[in-house]
Amino acid sequence: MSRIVIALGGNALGSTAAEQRACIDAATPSLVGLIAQGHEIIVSHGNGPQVGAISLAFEIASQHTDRVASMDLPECTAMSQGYIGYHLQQGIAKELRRVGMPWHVASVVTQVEVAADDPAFAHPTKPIGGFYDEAAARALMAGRPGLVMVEDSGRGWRTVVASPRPVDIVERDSILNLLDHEFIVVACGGGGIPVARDEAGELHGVPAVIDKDFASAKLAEVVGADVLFILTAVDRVAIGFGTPEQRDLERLDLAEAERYLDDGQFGAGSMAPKVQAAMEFVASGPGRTAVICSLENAPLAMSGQSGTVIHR
Ligand SMILES: Nc1ncnc2c1ncn2[C@@H]1O[C@H](COP(=O)(O)OP(=O)(O)O)[C@@H](O)[C@H]1O
Ligand SMILES: NC(=O)OP(=O)(O)O
Repeated sequence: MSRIVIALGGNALGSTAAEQRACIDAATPSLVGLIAQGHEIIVSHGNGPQVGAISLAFEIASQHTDRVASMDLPECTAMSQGYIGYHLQQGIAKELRRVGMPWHVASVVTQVEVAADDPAFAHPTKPIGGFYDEAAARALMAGRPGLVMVEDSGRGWRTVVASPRPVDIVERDSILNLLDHEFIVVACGGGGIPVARDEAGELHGVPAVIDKDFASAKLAEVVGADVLFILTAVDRVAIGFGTPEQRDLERLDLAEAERYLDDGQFGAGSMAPKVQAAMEFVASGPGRTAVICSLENAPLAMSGQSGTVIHR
């Protein structure tokens, strides 16, 4: 039996509540399939599209009525953890009941500590929200000083925000306690609510969105996981991605991964952080592996028939 942290991509969860339910219903047989194979799972998830939509909704509403104020990013991530966790709890419990297994599932509203002086605060890199064409993105940037938008892996232009590295998971004891009591835990949603400590040791939300792959690597380290699964929209990590020379990789050791990263083979803000997070987890202790694969092929990847395995 392995302890597995599974990170679900925010882009793989769709844009509307109905789409999200459908995506989760499609994913739960794979997740529960891993439990049926005897593994213990902890689920984390992204929130890129969702946190962008929540933030935009408050911003637009605040421009039309003084009954609604704009909402800061940590609060938007907290809201995204709530509604994505709610759908995951329902979806996973429904599938567990269907296959006749115990169905204790709980989401933990998770704060993730970052360094207040992380240099990432000065260089926004994390894409959030919807995709725009270049002309629309440039018009939006011209109308809103401070807004930064960049092209995201050939899929369109998106807003980017600061994305500091996770340092610690504030609710680590609650998560470990629930695991000890055989709960399936959903934690570190959207990379966690980003918080930093002041001189007095008090935590405060900071304007950022933490990359959920780095947060999931930290979560995997904290819970002593054997495997970190990063589930996204593609079956395997590729080199020459999107070109006629594309080659999908079955295995990748740390040295090769480093070389390909330096070579710019992995999309910045999309595949590159996944590979880096996988490398950090693998390097954090002996016997640890990471797998990057598609949601639907997760059980196949567990038996080595799909996905890219990152190893020492
Ligand atoms: N070298 C690469 N190999 C595979 N996919 C890549 C590569 N570079 C960029 N990508 C893109 O990265 C995407 C995964 O990143 P993203 O959509 O941000 O993840 P998430 O599923 O966490 O939301 C893939 O679906 C693919 O479009
Ligand atoms: N927070 C985060 O990394 O979300 P995505 O996986 O949706 O980009």
